[in-house]
Amino acid sequence: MISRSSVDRPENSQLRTYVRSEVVVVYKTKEAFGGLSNMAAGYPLQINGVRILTTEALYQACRFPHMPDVQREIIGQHSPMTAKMKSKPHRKNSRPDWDEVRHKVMRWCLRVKLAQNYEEFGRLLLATRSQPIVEQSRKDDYWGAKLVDDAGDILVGQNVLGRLLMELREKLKDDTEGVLKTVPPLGISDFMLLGKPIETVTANLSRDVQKPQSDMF
Ligand SMILES: Nc1c(N[C@@H]2O[C@H](COP(=O)(O)O)[C@@H](O)[C@H]2O)[nH]c(=O)[nH]c1=O
Repeated sequence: MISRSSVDRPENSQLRTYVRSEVVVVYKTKEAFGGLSNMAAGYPLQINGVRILTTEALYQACRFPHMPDVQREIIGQHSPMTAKMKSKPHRKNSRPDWDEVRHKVMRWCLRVKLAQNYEEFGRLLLATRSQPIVEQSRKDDYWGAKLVDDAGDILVGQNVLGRLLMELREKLKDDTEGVLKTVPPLGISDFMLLGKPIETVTANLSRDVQKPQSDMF
């Protein structure tokens, strides 16, 4: 039987409660563990030779494998927030299975972030030791957890992003051979970027990078 990770099991979709002072909180990108956020700058990626500035832009682009122009616009943004905003008007046209695959896509995006920023992102992940990691969010208790009390002590949410980060951290602790420096494409249909199937991602960022279109003019 194939064993499923805790994030994949449907019974694990319930809300979780965390005491803020007892966990690693990911909230603002400038804070100590802000680099764990998908919005953090300084962790560049490269897929099929295309440069992508943040994990957020990559994740949002993965909604639209059938709309390369929308993907180009998303990954051409300098700000991760703007990349997310550019995806918003098209959300209803996300790939039809998006809700079923989005956590797998996010797991793959985090793997890519680690493979291509192995030292820096790896160091930050390991610095969380064995503590729970929780993305604090004002609105989103699926990827993160929301403050529920006036004192700001209690966070409640599914915290799927935090749980994927913890899952990756545990894999990294065992990665003595650097296996995590290579990331195979996700086994889902139409896993495409700019009209081409996404290839295996490796740690070595080539110098000969194809820039997003908006940088060319
Ligand atoms: N951190 C953070 C957000 N959360 C991020 O948004 C992404 C999911 O987007 P979606 O599923 O399309 O709504 C995911 O990377 C999650 O971590 N959203 C924000 O508007 N501001 C923020 O500072």
